Amino acid sequence: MNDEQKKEQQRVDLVITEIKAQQILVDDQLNKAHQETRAVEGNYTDNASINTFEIDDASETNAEVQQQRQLVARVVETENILKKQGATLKALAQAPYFGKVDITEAAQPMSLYIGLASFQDKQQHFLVYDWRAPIAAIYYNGTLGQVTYTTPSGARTVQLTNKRQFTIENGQITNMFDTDETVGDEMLQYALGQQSDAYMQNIVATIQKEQNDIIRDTKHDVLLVQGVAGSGKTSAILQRIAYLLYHARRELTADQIVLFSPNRLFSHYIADVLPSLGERNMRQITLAEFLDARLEGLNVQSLFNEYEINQIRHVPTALNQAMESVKLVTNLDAYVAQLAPTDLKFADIYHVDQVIFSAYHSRIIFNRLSPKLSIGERLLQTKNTLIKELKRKLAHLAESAIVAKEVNQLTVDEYQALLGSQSAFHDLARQQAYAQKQYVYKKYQPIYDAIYNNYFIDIFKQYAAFLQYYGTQIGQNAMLAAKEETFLTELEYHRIDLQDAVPLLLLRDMLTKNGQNREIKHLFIDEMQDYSLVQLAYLKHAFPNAKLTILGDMQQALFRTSTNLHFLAANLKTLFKTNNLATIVLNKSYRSTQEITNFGKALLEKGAAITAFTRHGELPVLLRTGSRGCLPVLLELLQQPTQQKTTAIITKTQQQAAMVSHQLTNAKLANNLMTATDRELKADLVVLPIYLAKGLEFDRVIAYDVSAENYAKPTDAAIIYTIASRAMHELVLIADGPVNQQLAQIDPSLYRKLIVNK
Ligand SMILES: Nc1ncnc2c1ncn2[C@@H]1O[C@H](COP(=O)(O)OP(=O)(O)OP(=O)(O)O)[C@@H](O)[C@H]1O
Repeated sequence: MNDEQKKEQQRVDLVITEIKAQQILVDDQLNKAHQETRAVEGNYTDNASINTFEIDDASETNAEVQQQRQLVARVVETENILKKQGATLKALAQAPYFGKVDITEAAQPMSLYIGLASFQDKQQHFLVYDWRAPIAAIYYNGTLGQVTYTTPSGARTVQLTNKRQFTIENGQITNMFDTDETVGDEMLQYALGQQSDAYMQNIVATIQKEQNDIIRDTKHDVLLVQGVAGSGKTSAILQRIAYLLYHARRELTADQIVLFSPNRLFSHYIADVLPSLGERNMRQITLAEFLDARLEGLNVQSLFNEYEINQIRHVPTALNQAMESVKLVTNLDAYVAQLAPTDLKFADIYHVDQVIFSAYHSRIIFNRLSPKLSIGERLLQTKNTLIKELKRKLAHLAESAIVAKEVNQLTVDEYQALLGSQSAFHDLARQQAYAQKQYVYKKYQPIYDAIYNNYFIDIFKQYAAFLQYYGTQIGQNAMLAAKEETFLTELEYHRIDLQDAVPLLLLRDMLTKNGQNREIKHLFIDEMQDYSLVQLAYLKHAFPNAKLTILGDMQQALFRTSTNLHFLAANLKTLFKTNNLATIVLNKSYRSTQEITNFGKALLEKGAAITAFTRHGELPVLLRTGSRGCLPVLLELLQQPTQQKTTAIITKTQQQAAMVSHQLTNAKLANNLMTATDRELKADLVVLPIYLAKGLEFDRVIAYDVSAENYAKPTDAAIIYTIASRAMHELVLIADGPVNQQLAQIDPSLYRKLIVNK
């Protein structure tokens, strides 16, 4: 250890001593807070379940319950804050910081240390600055010399005289070096050389400049990021969320941020990053889950299912284009604008088998409203009238003899459940009336929900009518008539194609001025290449107040033919009606070794821009089998010892994955087959189709059957590229017979080819 390192270690020791002293204080406060929470909770008689149908006067006036609730919420919050402080201190006690900048400002030199969170001593001196603090931007962006950083009160310029990086483990500096680079290679080498983990790690110590631009952008309404495989898009999303939460602590909470992720495995994989940065996770959802929730009762086709079907069925390109382009959105707008009231399709509202509100009745209400109002406004008023009518009907029904009889037949528990928190009535007649009212409300809640959700409009018929309109508008009557027929047939089986789900929802929302969540302030869409423009338009519509960060890689287009960034940016400006859109391109790939990245990029027609981070490993291996097929070769490979911790066998389809997994199990090789419903990678050897491996990474990847037969289409090379780019350290490809055409054409020096089982 040289003198400089000794000096730095002394400082680390000092800071850790301070941290430990504060840990003792926080632990003590936490103990006290915990006791208080338990005492308050003990007093709290839990009962106040609030009726969503109509908040009863009685429960509204129950001030005591409200007060108790607030008290519980307050003590729980105090405890949570202390827990969070405790967790932060624990992390800092292991590694208080990872970076240092020496700066001079107004002839005053100073050294600032950057870590996971800020830490101050008793005199309020900053011993560590949070990596998100304005001054920390220098660490990520600045090269030595004059540097400027942004603060809430404007730009400040200082002289950066030195930049130092540390690796600190268990309180000991294990590595330390000075650099003029933004964040130098050595630390990154170390970070990237690690074995893969079940959870993604945070990258705050080694954020690269261009990633930092994404993380710290607060200027734009839409940030569009095209980043090659492994360039840190997902990492950028997560550190950006942490950054935004830190900077808008008062206005923004994690619940106001939504991330659309590609699948459930991915959601689990990234679940630890924000907690490791001391922040709560944002909301996460897949497009399929989002659509399912909005089209209750229908089986919405998933993207995966669409992909699997497209492997065997030919869908006309013209239809795909018509259903996924901006044209569809503009035509939906035009359709709604020109709709005459007589074009509206109303529906009966049923309870069990009985029509409660007929389509005819709803139409009458609608027709009575002033034609000067827009259709959306008239539908809203129709809805309100129906709700009022329902309430009147129910009030009347609640007093009927038949309901009195039904309530009297309830068990004691059922009756008590109706009374809920209102069990202390002085007057029996009032109690009975209350119970009867609750009873009918509960029974007819589905009707209320149906009206609330606009089921008095037959949105399916309306959408079918739109398809006809659209066919005429784009001169494709026959094609759209065929589409309409498939749509109606699927509907009979309670199914809806993904291609129809989104325009149908858009139509519903446009007509009823509904379906918008105004609370969400930031929307993140990962794997943007998997979304059609119509779907992106719908998400923007669903979250009108959200700023958007849209990231992906056009080259990893599994589900649709890829577009280019400029085309996408131009269309998004039109669709989102904004010019405040910035595009950022990330061309450096960090995940894989240089050998794997160079091999992967050679598969792409437009791969030239991809640059590999310099971390070396073995050349990828292509195993060409003879007549025995891929499986015996795969088995032999898996039986050989390996240094890699995790191995993924990645196939093109779920069916292939199931077959491979089954055969491995027969051969007594423990493995885990992943399906779309799985949330967690459970073993070190997994078998999965490529679309479930999106966003994930493994130490070793085995691409199963990259033959010309299995990967026959010219666009299939993108699938092999996506598979290859999941590998961090080792890549093996197996092909039975001639290999995929693009693969056959790449420079043979980029991989080792072995012919086995001749
Ligand atoms: N600045 C960095 N420091 C350390 N590791 C990094 C950095 N940037 C990226 N990585 C690592 O590189 C890998 C790929 O990152 P990430 O998954 O965020 O990329 P991506 O662009 O979303 O990839 P893909 O599109 O292929 O799924 C991860 O292991 C991540 O931790």
